[in-house]
Amino acid sequence: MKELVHFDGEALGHARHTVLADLTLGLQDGQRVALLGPSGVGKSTLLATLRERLGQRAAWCPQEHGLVPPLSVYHNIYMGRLEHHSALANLVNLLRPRRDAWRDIQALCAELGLSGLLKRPVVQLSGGQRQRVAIARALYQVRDVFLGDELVASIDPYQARRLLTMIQRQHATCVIALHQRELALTHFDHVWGLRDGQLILDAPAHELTLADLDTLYPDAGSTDTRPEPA
Ligand SMILES: Nc1ncnc2c1ncn2[C@@H]1O[C@H](COP(=O)(O)OP(=O)(O)OP(=O)(O)O)[C@@H](O)[C@H]1O
Repeated sequence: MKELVHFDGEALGHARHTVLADLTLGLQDGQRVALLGPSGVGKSTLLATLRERLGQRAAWCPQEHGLVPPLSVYHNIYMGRLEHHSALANLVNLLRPRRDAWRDIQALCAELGLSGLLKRPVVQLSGGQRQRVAIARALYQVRDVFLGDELVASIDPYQARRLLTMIQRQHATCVIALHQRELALTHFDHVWGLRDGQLILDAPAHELTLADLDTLYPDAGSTDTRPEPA
């Protein structure tokens, strides 16, 4: 299998602050990776570095969405392909949407449960709707690899499964940070697990159990206050 990105004992971080030390890791073409680990461990840092390495090959759906709230759903999704058109064409599209783009975005919105919202400013949407607009914009980019940061965080479990399936239908390769351990085992073929500045899990999903994933979270189990069975 072709390796798309390789880290060989590298340190990733911000300025002089190392977040992940001595990282050795490979992203294979066709691999669907769930990226897990407690808050602040470095999932976004790793995704940002993958994005830098993959450049134009990667569609990107960031945690904070990066949407422009006063603009419509249509215009926010259209931004996924701004570089496909001239500056003038993009400017005209702001006032008068392109017919072909409108049709494509309408179809995408229908699949994502956003029908009828194309003209609505993003500022008027719910958190879950905004999240789906961000996913739509990334899907509209049509790239080889999908990188997503907690993109199903504010979406109900049924929709989360649907969205992951949709993303994976369009992208053979993806790396998605998430906190839902069950989804990691059911919708991905590989898991990267981070803890305490290290990659401590790098294994096929079918070899892992929920208990293995619990080891990533220092507080796992501590909230279970039920008495031991007699
Ligand atoms: N731009 C930045 N400059 C300096 N430090 C940063 C920056 N972004 C993140 N950090 C720090 O890097 C560490 C890892 O952050 P990161 O966002 O990668 O974690 P995460 O696993 O994605 O967290 P979460 O699950 O909460 O989104 C944290 O200690 C964070 O404070």
